[in-house]
Amino acid sequence: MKTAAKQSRQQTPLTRPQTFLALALRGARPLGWACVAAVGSAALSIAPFWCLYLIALELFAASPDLSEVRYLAFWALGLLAMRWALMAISHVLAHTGAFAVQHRLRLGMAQRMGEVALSFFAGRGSGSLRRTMTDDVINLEGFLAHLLPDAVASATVPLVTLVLLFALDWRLALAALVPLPLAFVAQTVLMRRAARRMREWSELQKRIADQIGEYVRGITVIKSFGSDAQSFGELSLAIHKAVAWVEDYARGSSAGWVLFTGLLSANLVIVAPLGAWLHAGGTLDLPTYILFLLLAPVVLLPLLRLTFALGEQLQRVEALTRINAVLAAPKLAQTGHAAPPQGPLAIEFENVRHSYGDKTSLRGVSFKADACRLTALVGASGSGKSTLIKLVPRLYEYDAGSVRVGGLDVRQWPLDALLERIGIVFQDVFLFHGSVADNLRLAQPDASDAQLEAAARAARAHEFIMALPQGYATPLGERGARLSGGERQRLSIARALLKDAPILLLDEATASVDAENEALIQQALDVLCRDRSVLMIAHRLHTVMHADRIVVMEGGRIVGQGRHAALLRDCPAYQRLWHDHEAARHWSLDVSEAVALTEDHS
Ligand SMILES: Nc1ncnc2c1ncn2[C@@H]1O[C@H](COP(=O)(O)OP(=O)(O)OP(=O)(O)O)[C@@H](O)[C@H]1O
Repeated sequence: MKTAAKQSRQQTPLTRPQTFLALALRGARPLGWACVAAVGSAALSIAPFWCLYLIALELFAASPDLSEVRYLAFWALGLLAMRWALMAISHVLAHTGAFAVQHRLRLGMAQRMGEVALSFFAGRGSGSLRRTMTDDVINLEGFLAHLLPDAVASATVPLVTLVLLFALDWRLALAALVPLPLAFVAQTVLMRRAARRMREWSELQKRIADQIGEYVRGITVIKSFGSDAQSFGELSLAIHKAVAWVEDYARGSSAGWVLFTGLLSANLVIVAPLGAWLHAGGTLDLPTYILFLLLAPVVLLPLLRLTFALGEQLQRVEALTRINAVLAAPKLAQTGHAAPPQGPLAIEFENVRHSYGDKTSLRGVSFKADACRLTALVGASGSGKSTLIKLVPRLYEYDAGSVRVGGLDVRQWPLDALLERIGIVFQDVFLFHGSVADNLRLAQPDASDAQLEAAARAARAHEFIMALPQGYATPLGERGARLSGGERQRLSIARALLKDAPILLLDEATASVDAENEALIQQALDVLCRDRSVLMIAHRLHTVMHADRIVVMEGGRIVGQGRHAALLRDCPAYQRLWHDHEAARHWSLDVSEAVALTEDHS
């Protein structure tokens, strides 16, 4: 029972914004032990000095006992070996704890991304999210696995050493601390300055990463337009700015750093003469004086490492801020508890309004897509068709009005139940890394091979799948790169057929495929649309001439609805669309005319 609770705690992803402390506590056990081991190892770093002190005491005694000296020397070696062992243990534990925390952070972010509305992604590039989930999380590894144990040890060692020194001679111990207040002031000034400038640094790093990403992603387009020099120029400019920043930062902070590091090791200037004077006065023995000479310069030096650690930490604040922004992204409200309606499902829009930030994309949209009928959405590019269709599965949330499926507002539907009843075929077909069969089974994980084949046959996809090297077992490259646009479309139709949902949202994608593929896709869609409530974005009007209802959109509004013939008679916007469509269909390039035009222009 206890083990199960422990396991579930370990596997629970982090789904709330975190502080560095909270993260450290998350991996409390291994990280805690890593810190203990690091402190032990750091404390043992002074042990050889202590042994040397005891050896000196022995050697300066009236009758030195050499066996005691040997014994102490062995102890010194043993403690040194123990120090290394503790260092290794700390290293392993810190990494174990850090990776566990990182793993759960990534799980948490992935979980949250599945719970937010699509509008969350609209405002940020996939590159920036990928960077947050990879680079920013990796950045935290430095904090958890290295910085944390190191910082704890660096703060502990001066304390332990000082206790030791005060126990031996409080006057010299106090002298060793004299530069500390000044060093502290210098450090505070340095850290403040660094904190301010780290934001600039982080912004520069982001710009470089963006430029590199864009350069690599768009290299084909960049090259085909011969603009590689210009694009590379922008990347190179960003890098030069970062170099200039480093130079400027180094110049501006060098004096402060020299002062700070100098002060931390300057106590010998006070300890050495004072110790000599006390020794000459007979109030300080020689071995204690030697121990102070050995330890005084190093007692404050761990503070330097602590400062480095804090400086590095500043760079991670930005990473944690970005991670927290994902973890804090508002979840799509799962308000629905109503019982899902049974029977055929109509889709109704009533006075719907939607905006992307300040920009209104839909206003006062009202119409009904009847159950088991084909409703087509037509309109010029940017008129709001895609936005409208995405409101049904709640990929976007609307600002006002109501979207109802089967008479129930989509926000009242339990989300899982709603999504179960909707099949989606969009233009941009995403195929996951995996085999053809894996990609089809996304729709129905327990589908048999025979079911896969039946769906693929109906979607006119079986033949091209069988022509692939391993048929249904053929792996598909990143984003299904090995398939043509038309083949990907048919695969996504087969996926929707397998899902067999009563509602179908379709973004007709025949615009960019050849005639043969278009015919095949059309046949596949005819099978898919049968007996379903279909809401379809139509780019080619002739494919929806026979739709039960055509809804005409313009500038985010509905400007007409009805059947083809009636719209062609009464709706000016539809008449324009039809006219343009017909002109485009019968358009052909008259070469002689084009040449004449070019000559005219030149
Ligand atoms: N993620 C987004 N962020 C901001 N504005 C957007 C976003 N997506 C679309 N828009 C804007 O909303 C309006 C409607 O776009 P939408 O994609 O819904 O039109 P559409 O009719 O589907 O166009 P197309 O036929 O070209 O796909 C457009 O003005 C578009 O610029």
